[in-house]
Amino acid sequence: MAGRAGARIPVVIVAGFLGAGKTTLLNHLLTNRAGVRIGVVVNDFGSIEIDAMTVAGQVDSMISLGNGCLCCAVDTSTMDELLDRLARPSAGIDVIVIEASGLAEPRDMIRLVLASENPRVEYGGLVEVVDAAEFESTRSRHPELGTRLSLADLIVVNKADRMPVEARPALLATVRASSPGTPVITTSHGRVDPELLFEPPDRPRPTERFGQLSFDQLTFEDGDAGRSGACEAGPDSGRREGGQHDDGCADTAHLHHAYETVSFTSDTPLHPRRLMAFLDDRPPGLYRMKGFVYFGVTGYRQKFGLHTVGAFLRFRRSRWSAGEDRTTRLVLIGSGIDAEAVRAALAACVEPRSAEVTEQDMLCVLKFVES
Ligand SMILES: Nc1nc2c(ncn2[C@@H]2O[C@H](COP(=O)(O)OP(=O)(O)OP(=O)(O)O)[C@@H](O)[C@H]2O)c(=O)[nH]1
Repeated sequence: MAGRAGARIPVVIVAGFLGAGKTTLLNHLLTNRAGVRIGVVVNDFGSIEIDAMTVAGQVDSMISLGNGCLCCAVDTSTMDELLDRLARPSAGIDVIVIEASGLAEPRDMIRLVLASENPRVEYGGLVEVVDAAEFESTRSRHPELGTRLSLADLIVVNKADRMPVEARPALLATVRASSPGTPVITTSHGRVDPELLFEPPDRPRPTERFGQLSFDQLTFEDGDAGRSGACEAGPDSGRREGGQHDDGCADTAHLHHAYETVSFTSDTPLHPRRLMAFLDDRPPGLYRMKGFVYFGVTGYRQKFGLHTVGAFLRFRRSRWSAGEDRTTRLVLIGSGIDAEAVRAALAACVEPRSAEVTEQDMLCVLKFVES
C-alpha cells in the first residue's frame, strides 16, 4: 500500500438514511483527498445507478452495485470479491469507502466487512450521516435509526444549513443520547475533514482508530441474539421494481422491506411546467427522488440533476459528458407508492415538441436550481 508498507487498507462504511448526504460527503472526500487513493463501492437502491453516475470520474477505482441493498444483495464471498478487486496491490488504493444505500442495514454491512478473509483489508469504521432537517420526522417513522447511530464510529450531522441554529442543541442532544461517547460533527454539504476518516498516505495510522465493534458484538448485541449473522442472498438477487422487497432477505426488521423503487427513463424531453406540477404534488408515500432530467429547451439543454428528500427539492445544472445520451433518468423511492400511477404521471410530463417550450416555461424550474 502506498507509503505504508505492510499496513492493511481500511474499509470505511458511509451509511445514513435516504438523502442524508452520503454521496455529497463522498464527493467531498474525493475532491479533498490530498493524495489519498480512494477505492469506492457505491450501492444504489434503484435499478438506475444514479449515485454511481454522480461519483464516477473522480474516483481511483469504483465498483457499482445497483438494484438492492448491499447488506442483503451481497454475501460474504461476494463482498470478498469486491474487496479483492479494490485491494489488489496494482490498484495502489489507500482506503476503501463503501457508500451504503440509504436503506441498507449498517450492522450487516459491518459484519460483511469483518467477515472478509482478505488479509490486505481491515474494517475502518462506520460513518453515519444524519440529515439535520429530516432526522426527527424520519426517526418518528423509524425508531430503529437510533440503533444505527449506536453502531457508528463517527456521526456527521449534515445539512446544518437547513436547520435553525436554535434547534441544533436539541437535535445534537438526541443524537448523542443515541450513541453516547461517539464523536459527532455538524456540517453542511458533507464538508468533513478527510483526516477524520482516514490518514494521509505518509502518516502512520493508529492501530485502533475508533472503538470498533467486534464481529461477535455485532452478532449478539442489542437484543440481536439468535440472529445467525449477515443476511445473505445470491449476488444476482435484487429488488423488484415497484413491488415488494425481493432479495431473498428474510429479515423483515430491515428498513428496505418497507420501501419500493420506481424507475423512469425517457429519451424525449420533459416539459418543465408539467414536471414541476408533478413535483409540487408528489404522490403519497414518495420520500426520495433522484436522477437527471433533459428538458431540451433552447438555452436549457444542459443536464439537470434532480434531488428531492421529503419536502426538499433541488436541481443542479451540469454539462452532459461527451457522447452521453440526452436521457431523463429518475429513481423514486417511497413506501406504498403506486408504481403504475407514478410512471403514468411522469410519462404525461414527456413533451416531444420541446422546440415550442419557452424560457418562460423554465422559470418554475430555475427557482430551484442550486447556485
Ligand atoms: N441544503 C443542503 N443540501 C444538501 C446538503 N448535503 C446534501 N444536500 C443535498 O441533499 C440531496 C441529497 O444528497 P445526497 O448526497 O445525494 O444524499 P444520499 O444520502 O447520497 O442519498 P441516497 O443515496 O438516495 O440515500 C442533494 O440534493 C444534495 O445536494 C447540505 O448540507 N445542505
